[in-house]
Amino acid sequence: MARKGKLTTTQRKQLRRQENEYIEELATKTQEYDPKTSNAKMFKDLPISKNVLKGLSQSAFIKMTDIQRDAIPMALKGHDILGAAKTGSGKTLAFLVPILEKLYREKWTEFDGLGALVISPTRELAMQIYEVLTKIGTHTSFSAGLVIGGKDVKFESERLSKINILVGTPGRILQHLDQAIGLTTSNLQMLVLDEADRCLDMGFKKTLDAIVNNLPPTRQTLLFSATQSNSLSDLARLSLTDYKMVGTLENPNDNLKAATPSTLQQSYIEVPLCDKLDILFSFIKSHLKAKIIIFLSSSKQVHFVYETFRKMQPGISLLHLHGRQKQTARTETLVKFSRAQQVCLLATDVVARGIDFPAVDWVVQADCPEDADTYIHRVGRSARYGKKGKSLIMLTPQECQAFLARLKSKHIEPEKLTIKQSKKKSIKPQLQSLLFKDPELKYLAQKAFISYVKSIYIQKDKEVFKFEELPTEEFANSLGLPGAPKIKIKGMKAIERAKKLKNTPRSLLSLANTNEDGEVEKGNKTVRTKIDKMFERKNQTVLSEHYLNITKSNANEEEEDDFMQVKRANHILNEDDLPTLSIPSSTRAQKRALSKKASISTKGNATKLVFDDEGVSHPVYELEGEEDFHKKGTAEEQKKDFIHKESELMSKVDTVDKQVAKEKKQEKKRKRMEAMKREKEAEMADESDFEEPVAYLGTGNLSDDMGDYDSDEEPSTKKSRYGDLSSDSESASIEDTNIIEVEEPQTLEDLESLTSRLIQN
Ligand SMILES: Nc1ncnc2c1ncn2[C@@H]1O[C@H](COP(=O)(O)OP(=O)(O)OP(=O)(O)O)[C@@H](O)[C@H]1O
Repeated sequence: MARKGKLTTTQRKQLRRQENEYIEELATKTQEYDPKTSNAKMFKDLPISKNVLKGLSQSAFIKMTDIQRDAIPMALKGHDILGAAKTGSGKTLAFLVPILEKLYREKWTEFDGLGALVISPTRELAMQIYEVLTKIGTHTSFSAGLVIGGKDVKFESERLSKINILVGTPGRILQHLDQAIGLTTSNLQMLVLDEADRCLDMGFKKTLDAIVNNLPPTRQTLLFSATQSNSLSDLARLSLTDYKMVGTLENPNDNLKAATPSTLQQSYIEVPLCDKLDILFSFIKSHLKAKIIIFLSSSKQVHFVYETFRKMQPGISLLHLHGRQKQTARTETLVKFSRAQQVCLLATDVVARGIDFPAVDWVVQADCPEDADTYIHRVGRSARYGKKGKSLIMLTPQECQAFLARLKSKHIEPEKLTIKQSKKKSIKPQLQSLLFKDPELKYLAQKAFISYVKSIYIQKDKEVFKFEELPTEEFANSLGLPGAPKIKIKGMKAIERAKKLKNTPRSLLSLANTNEDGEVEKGNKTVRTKIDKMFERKNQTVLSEHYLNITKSNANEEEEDDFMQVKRANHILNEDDLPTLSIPSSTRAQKRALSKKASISTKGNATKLVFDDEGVSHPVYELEGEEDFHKKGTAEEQKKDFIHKESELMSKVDTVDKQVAKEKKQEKKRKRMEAMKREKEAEMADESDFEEPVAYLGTGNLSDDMGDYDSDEEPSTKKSRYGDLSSDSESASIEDTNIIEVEEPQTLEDLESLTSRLIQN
C-alpha cells in the first residue's frame, strides 16, 4: 500500500462520501445514456470513471472504435452481450473497460475475491489480453492474474486468492477451480469469453461447461469474436438469456458485409499440391522487405518447412511457432516477430485468432484452412485497426472451387493471381539433396507428409478436402522424398475423436485412442497393459502388491498431467470402469488385508446374521430362490440394473461430497477474508496518523513494475481514487495528456514475475 499524506478520520469519511456520490452519479449517467441519440466518439464521452479513462488515455486509447462505442454502454447498463466485429476492430477494450468499471462501481476490494474471469482459447491471446488489462487498469485498485498452463499449478494457485480479475485458458482455469485452493468464484460479477465461438466449440465444450457450473448464474456474460456463434444451444449453455447483440450481429444488413477488414487486399492462387513449396519459397524470396505470416496445417509441416527453408537461406529471417514448442520458445518467437519489420513467421493456427502483431504486411495461407471462419481469423492478423494489409491463399485444384464457394457465402471474394513463369523455380533438387545428406531432415519430411495426409483425411468438409484425390507420390517427391511413405489410416475413429479434442491435453488424447474397455488399440490387435495382465493372475497377494506399486507411480504421473478435467468432467460410472477386485489403497490397508486374508484362509468364513421382525435369523447376503431371481429378469439385466443404480448413487454422493467440501472451503475463506476486512477497517478507523484508505494504485505501480516509466509523469498520477476525486482538472486534460511509453514485458517470465509482483501488492 502506498503511504500518503496524513488524513483525519473526518477527512477519510468525507472522501468516502464523495466517492459514493461519484459512483451514484456514474450509475445515473449510465442509465440515462441512450446509444441511439448519443453521438459519443471519445471514451471520455461515455460514463466511465476517471481512473479508467486515465489508463486508457495513457495507453493512447482516446477515440472509440465502432464495437467499443456499441458494446461498452450496453455492458455498463448490465446487459449480457453477444458481440461480433471484424478482426482488429478493438474487441479487447470492448470487454476490458466494462470489467474495470463494474468492479469499481461495486467498490471491489482484494477481500471480495474473484470479480471477473476472462477466458481465451490460446495462451498467447490470454497473455495479450492480460497485458492490455494491466496497461489500462494501472490507475485502478484491482489485482489481476494470468493462468495459462505451462507452469506449476501450485505456484499459480498460491497467488490466486487475492486476485480480482483472472485471465486464462480454459484447461488451466478449470484446474484451479477444481483444486479450489485459492479461487472463490461465488462472487463473480462478470464472465468474458474472447473468441467465443472457439471457446464454445467441441474442443473446449466439456471444460467450459465444467467452468460455467462453478460460476454464479447471476453474473453478467460477455461473448466476443469476429466470427460469432449465436446458436441458441451454445447461448443456453452459458445461461445467456436477456442478451444484446452488438457489432455486426446487431444489424442484420451488416451481416451482408464481409467479416474481413476493407483495408485488406485478398488474393488466391490455384497451385498443384506438388508445386506448393516451390511457390512458397519463391514468394518469400520476392518479399524480402516484408513482414509475413505463413500458415501451415500442422506443427510437423511448420517444423519441416522451417528447417529446410532456413538451410536454403532465402535472405529474410525465418521464425516458427506451433503448439508443440515449449511455452518459453513460443513467447520468445512472439516477441521477436512483433518487434521485427522484415521477417517471415511459419505458424500453425495457434496464432490464427486474436493475436495483435503490429504491421503484418502479408498473411499467406499455404495450406487451406478447415473452414471460412478460420480463413477470416488468419487473414485478420494483417490490416488491423484500419491499417492496410494483404493476404494470399494457395488452393489446390481439388480444393479451389469448393473453398471459394465457402468464402463467397461469407461475402469474401479474393482476387485470382497467377504466377509468372519466370518467377517459378523448383526447389525439389535442393530439398532432395538436403534430405539425402541429413537423415534427421528426411525423418521430418516423412512426418510432414504423414501429418498433411492425415490432416486432409480428418477434415469435416469433404467437398473441399478430397482425400481420395491426393497426389501422394508427387507430393512426397515435392518434399524431397524418394517416394510416398506408407501410411495406414487405422483407428480413424480415434483420430476423429482426437481431432474434436484438439485442444485438450495430450494425456486426454491418448484416452481418446482407447476402446470402450479402456484398452489401447493398435490396428486390430488389443494391447494388454501390465495391469490387465496382472489382473488375470490368480495370486491376489502378488497382485495387490504390484497394483499398489503401479497405482503409486501412476498417481505421481497424474499430478503432472492435466488430468483434473477428466475426473471432473465425467463422474458417470461405467460398468467397465468398475474394478473387478477391490484392492487396498494404502500399504497399511494392504498389510491388514493380507493378514486378514491369511487368517481367514485358516479359520474359514465367519457368518454374520441379521434378524427379521419375527426374530428369524438370516445371513446378511442371503441367496434368493432361483425362481424369484429369474422373475426379476436375466442375470445380465439385473447386473446392469444394479450397476446403473449404484453409479447413479455414487454420482449423486460424489456431487454432494464435492459441494460440501467446496462450501466448507469457501465458508472458511469467507470468514478469513471477513476477519481481515474487519481488522483493516478497525485499523483505518483507529489510527489517526494512518494514510488514506484503499490506497492501492492499479495492480501495483505498473509503470514501476515494468521498468521504464516516463519520468515526466508526476507522482500525482499515482494518487488513490480519492485523491483523484478532489481534482477535476485531470479528466478535463485527458486529451492533452502526454502518452507514456511503457516497456512491453519481453517474455512469459517477465509477465509472470509481473503477475506475482502485482499480486504481492
Ligand atoms: N480505441 C482505440 N484506439 C486506438 N487503438 C485501438 C483502439 N482500440 C483498439 N485499438 C488497437 O487496435 C488493435 C486491434 O485491437 P484488438 O486486438 O482488440 O482487436 P480485435 O477486434 O480483438 O481483433 P481479433 O478479432 O483479431 O481478436 C490493437 O493494436 C489495439 O491496440
